[in-house]
Amino acid sequence: MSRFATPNFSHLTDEDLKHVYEPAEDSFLLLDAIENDYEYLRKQEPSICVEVGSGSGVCITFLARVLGESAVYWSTDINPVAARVTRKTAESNNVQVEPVITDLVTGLLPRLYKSVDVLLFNPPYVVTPPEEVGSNSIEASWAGGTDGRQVMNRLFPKVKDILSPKGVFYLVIVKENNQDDIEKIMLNEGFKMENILTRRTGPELLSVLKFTRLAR
Ligand SMILES: C[S@@+](CC[C@H](N)C(=O)[O-])C[C@H]1O[C@@H](n2cnc3c(N)ncnc32)[C@H](O)[C@@H]1O
Repeated sequence: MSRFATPNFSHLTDEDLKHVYEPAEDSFLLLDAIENDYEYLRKQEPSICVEVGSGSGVCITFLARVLGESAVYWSTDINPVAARVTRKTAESNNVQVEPVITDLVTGLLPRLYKSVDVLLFNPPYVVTPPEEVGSNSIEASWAGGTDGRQVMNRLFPKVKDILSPKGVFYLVIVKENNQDDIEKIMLNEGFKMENILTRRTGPELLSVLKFTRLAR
């Protein structure tokens, strides 16, 4: 049985869900990974937490409920409707999240330079033709382009600039994204990687990867 309840998102209207990603198996896998890592996260005593690509806001709201008010919570999304809906989800669940409409973490830098203790990203990971990447509407929820990695690849070099020395980064991937390639890229960026949760849902083999700095 789950220790923490999934945030309520019944306030999302059909109109909202035409524009914003509806929480799905990948979102719930990330919630489960956060819950499994609860003791670790509490010990880190995080003070700044960020979700990139918050969509409905269900993941950052869950994190805020789990970790409580000793931290502040920010979210980003390229889709302006997601920012509005994330605020609504946070408010409906009595937590405070500050949504920013921006590409990845651009709008948070330099303000949050090397100060984010927990970073979440459930990215658009589906392998699609490259030209499908780059929208700021609902297609941005899934279109990952080549290897499904075009969007997440752009975040990887920024992780060292945004994460604090004790910071941790959780990333959802699908098998086609190639975990071994991602491990090599992030090793070059100074991070070690651990696969902390894998689950098959229909045709997708989903995993949550956890990154922390090599030298701490
Ligand atoms: C798979 S959905 C995940 C939504 C939510 N985090 C969840 O788990 O249900 C991916 C999200 O990333 C956002 N996104 C895509 N490209 C982005 C970018 N370049 N910068 C910020 N957000 C982006 C999409 O708009 C979408 O909300």
